Amino acid sequence: RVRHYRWKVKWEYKSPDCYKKLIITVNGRTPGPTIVAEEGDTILVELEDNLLTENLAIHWHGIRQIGTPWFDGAEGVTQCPILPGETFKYRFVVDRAGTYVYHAHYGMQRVAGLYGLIRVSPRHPEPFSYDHDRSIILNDWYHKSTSEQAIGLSSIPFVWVGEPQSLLIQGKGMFDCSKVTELGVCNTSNPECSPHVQTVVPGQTYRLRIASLTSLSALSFQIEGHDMTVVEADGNYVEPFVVQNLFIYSGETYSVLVKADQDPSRNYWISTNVVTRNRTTPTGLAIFNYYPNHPRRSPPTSPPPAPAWDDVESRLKQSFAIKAHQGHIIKPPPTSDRVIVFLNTQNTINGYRLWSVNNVSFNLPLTPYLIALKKNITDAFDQSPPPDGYDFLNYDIYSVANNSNAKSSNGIYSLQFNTTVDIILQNANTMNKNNSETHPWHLHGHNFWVLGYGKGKFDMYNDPRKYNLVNPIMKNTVAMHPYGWTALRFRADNPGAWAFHCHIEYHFYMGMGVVFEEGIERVGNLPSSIMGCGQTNTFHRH
Ligand SMILES: O=C1O[C@H]([C@@H](O)CO)C(O)=C1O
Repeated sequence: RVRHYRWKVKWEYKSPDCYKKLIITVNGRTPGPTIVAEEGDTILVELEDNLLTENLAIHWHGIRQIGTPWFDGAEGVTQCPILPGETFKYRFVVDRAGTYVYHAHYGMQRVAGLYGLIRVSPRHPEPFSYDHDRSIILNDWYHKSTSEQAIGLSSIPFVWVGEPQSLLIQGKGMFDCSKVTELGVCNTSNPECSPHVQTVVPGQTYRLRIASLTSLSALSFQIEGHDMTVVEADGNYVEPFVVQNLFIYSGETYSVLVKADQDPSRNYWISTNVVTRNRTTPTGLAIFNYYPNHPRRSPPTSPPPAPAWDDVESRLKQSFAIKAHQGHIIKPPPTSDRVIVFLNTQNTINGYRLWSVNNVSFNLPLTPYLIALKKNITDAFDQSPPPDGYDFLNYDIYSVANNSNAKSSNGIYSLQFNTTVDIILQNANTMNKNNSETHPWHLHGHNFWVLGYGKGKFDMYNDPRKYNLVNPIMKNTVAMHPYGWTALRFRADNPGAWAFHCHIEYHFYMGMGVVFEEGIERVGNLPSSIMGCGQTNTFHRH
């Protein structure tokens, strides 16, 4: 069955947290429309770029694009950008049930509000039951314009974006307008920023799909007084476990089961807070409304306290708790053909503040990789691949390194088709003393097994012996914790060119990513609609 959507993307003045600014909407909304489909359906999105002066591309995050690598939506990797005024048709199959998202993948446009949910229902029974299916997207929100942020990040001296002004739950937040002096810009009684309400019927069980598309922040998520049973992560069934507080990183999705089993005479807070960074952003709030209480009635209590921002242990504990559901284990191959270690560092290169992987800061070429590879345009990008590791004997991950040999490059990793690849994400100190950040890494075109997490420097000899090869969860986005490592395994079995990057929008923009290519000779004929930029213009619309 084909699900056909027609979307108009444009800039509009909106006040998601009561503060009026220009944001990007899909058919007038942010979050955009939810794509609702069944496993095996074809999604057709006719996307009109109405941004007037800006290019566009949309990534279907978590959808593997098997057989359609050109519709992954990663501008510069799999397609040329869509030009203002143009209509582009994305057409792909949603082959697996689960909770996914979509968002802009051109420049830093995601920050401006272009994102939404994809809900794919299964053809087979699921390993849990519930009465209602609901979803919530979490986001952090800035008042500065996206272009001002982008220009600041790529300026000398570097201008950091700072912490977000508010947190949005399903596109709604509440900024304290007394901090704004300009008239008519901030208005707390604007219905556009009335808090999100999740109405529940006492006694019923809700499947709540929670997605985070934050630009920067890692979040905690709570429903006051209610336990949440985690049952799905990034479209994969989880061996159920209970949390009061769910940690969620940008690019991740979870389903939790919540039973409306508390005192039904009142409402409760839904709350979200920044973790992993010393927060200045106020708690994001929504209302968990027990029918028939008035949906706008404030809960009689204060929102539950937030976890300490620097409590790494609790977050690690959740990471370790996520295992594949016992009835749905896909066993990883017991060994791998190649191990690539990615040392993540912040660097200064030619005066610019950037992020690097193995001392290489990534930048996008003018000619998208997929087209360059398929058409054999060999001067489209740096043909020397970045390194498979770093100097792990001598590198001190706990100190500020000068990384004087860091460089910028658009070289990529070639993976042999149908091989098994291990990726070790190795964290380190940033350019600030005693500081290591949390980075959620997202892989396009694949799910990977999460084999393990550890503290300190990854030990090539001993740590692999501790890998979970029995019931590792498969995901498409995973956190690398401060001063720690995360080990992943995946099969390079999806012909195409695929981005793998930090899902913090600012960090990818600052070079924190890589690209893998595999099985290019198996990629079918590229549609001419993805061409037109760089050296591809000769192939456009032939
Ligand atoms: O990329 C980043 O830059 C800032 C800071 O390191 C600048 O000094 C920060 O917190 C980031 O995550």
